[in-house]
Amino acid sequence: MPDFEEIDYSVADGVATVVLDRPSRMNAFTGRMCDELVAACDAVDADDAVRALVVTGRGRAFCAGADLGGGGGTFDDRGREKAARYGEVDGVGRDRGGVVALRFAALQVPVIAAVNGPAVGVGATMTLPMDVRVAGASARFGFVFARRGIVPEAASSWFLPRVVGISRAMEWAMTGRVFGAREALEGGLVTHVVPDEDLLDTAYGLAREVAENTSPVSVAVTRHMLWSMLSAPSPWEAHALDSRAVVELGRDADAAEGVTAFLEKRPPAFPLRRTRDHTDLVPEWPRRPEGL
Ligand SMILES: CCCCCCCCCCCCC[C@H](O)CC(=O)SCCNC(=O)CCNC(=O)[C@H](O)C(C)(C)COP(=O)(O)OP(=O)(O)OC[C@H]1O[C@@H](n2cnc3c(N)ncnc32)[C@H](O)[C@@H]1OP(=O)(O)O
Repeated sequence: MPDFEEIDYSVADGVATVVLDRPSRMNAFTGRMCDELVAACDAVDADDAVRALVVTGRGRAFCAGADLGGGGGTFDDRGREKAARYGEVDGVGRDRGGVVALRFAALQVPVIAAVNGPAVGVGATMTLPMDVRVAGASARFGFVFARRGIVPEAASSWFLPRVVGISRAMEWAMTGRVFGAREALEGGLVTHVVPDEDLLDTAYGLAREVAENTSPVSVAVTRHMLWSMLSAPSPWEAHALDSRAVVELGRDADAAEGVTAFLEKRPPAFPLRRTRDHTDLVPEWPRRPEGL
């Protein structure tokens, strides 16, 4: 396991945990944090025993977004450009927030965000590709980009309208205001708001519910199908697309185990990880570009 400095990574009972770990800076996002989050996702995908991932923040914040102070100073343009830029992929200079967000989108296991305080800027956008977002009562969110003279990053202009709808997305992005957990729940950004002290138990409860009861193949393909079907032009087209996965997985070993376990009134014993690469089942969900 790499030596992480700005995050903490652990695994217990089949659930991995990433803690954003710069509490003195409200876990503000840096180039190093970007690289460490990508490495942690690589570790999750390489570990057959991991069936779900929980992401949370240390201290009173989830993540205050890009570290604007650079250790208390101010950014000059060169510093800002250099720190925000990941490098070129497919001939396009990429922002570091998007590299992290898309790495979460490509993860082979479900990801649950346990938002324990302010999640602002990339702190908010990195949660959008995650599969479930749970908020503590003190959670706050802010797509503050317009207030910093920039625009939504981390592919959030694709994710946010798909998560909450164009109206709410437009209001939150255009005002750039920081809003509370209740508004996030009303807008569909989070599915649960719980007392702060119950946040991690709720997140781990969801993680274990998936990890202990579902087929890893089914869960991974489900994510790709749900995202891909948002752009299907009609239910008839969607049916043509999803039938491929339904038929293919219906004759897979996991389906046999899932049905047999039910009939035998016992928990299913799915293999620890996918028995084969499933990405061909949903070609509408393209493979992750090399380098991202
Ligand atoms: C604009 C591009 C910059 C690129 C920098 C490169 C960094 C690495 C690569 C990043 C690549 C991706 C770029 C990213 O996608 C872009 C963004 O995320 S832009 C958004 C940046 N974040 C913000 O604008 C949030 C600013 N903070 C707030 O809105 C509030 O602080 C809060 C988070 C809602 C919390 O509010 P409060 O609880 O009231 O706390 P305070 O406001 O009093 O703050 C306490 C203390 O912390 C300092 N602080 C807060 N946020 C940051 C931050 N993001 N960076 C640095 N320091 C921060 C704040 O100044 C206070 O310090 P003190 O005055 O006590 O010394």
